[in-house]
Amino acid sequence: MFDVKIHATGSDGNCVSISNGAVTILVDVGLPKTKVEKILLAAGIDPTKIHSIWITHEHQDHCRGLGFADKYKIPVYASEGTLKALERLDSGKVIKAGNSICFEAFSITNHMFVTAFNVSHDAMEPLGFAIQSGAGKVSVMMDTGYVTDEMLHAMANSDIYVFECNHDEDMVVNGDYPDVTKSRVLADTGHLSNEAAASALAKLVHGLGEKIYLTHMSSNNNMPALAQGTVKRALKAKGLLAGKHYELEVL
Ligand SMILES: Nc1ccn([C@@H]2O[C@H](COP(=O)(O)O)[C@@H](O)[C@H]2O)c(=O)n1
Repeated sequence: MFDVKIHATGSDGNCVSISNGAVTILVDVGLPKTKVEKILLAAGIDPTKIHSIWITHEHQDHCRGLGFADKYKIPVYASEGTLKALERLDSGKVIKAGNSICFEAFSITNHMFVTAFNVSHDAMEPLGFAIQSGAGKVSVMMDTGYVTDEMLHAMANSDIYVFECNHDEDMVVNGDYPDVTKSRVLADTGHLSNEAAASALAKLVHGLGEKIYLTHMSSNNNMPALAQGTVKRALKAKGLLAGKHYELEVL
């Protein structure tokens, strides 16, 4: 089984580690580099052992700590658009949506495949990632305005979902954000609502003990109980109960 740790999530910074026991990767380093270092060490992760860092897109809350990659000479993978926006096309490694990169393939237990898929966010070329190995499958989808069939296909049959569940639409509409920010959050290239996350998860989760992490939650336009209730209701409509058919954690 994969070991997934959500070290930080939300618009202040995102960082997820994924390990199959032999290989550890990070998805996003959206905290200052010293903080990335500190939280990883506190979690028992040796920075010198990190195989690679996968960046979903160029917004600061996802890549602020890229100096951490430079310090430890860790390869950085992202889309061409993201690497261009980060001015790292020369040093980064390009992954295209639909493509898989396989590494440590010398033994069946150590291999890991990372497959990228397009998401819909107001960045140059944002990606989500599906990570597979003998340890199972983990999907990471953050910062997307909606979920397409292609995204569902890429994430299908995961054991672990790291899923954006950003806001309650009514809270955004009736909240304090300036109109331009409200429109941005609610746009197709914005962030995922509780309802949209719940509806996508209802299509993905089969009740086989999947683990769901609800992430990138707004502290202004959401409440953990609201997000959790929305997802639980959608899955209950399929006959699936938290704690029995799947595990749910709100971060
Ligand atoms: N005053 C603000 C607050 C937030 N944003 C952006 O909106 C998105 C959602 O943020 P949450 O903290 O509510 O999850 C995110 O992209 C923020 O950067 C903003 O532009 N201005």
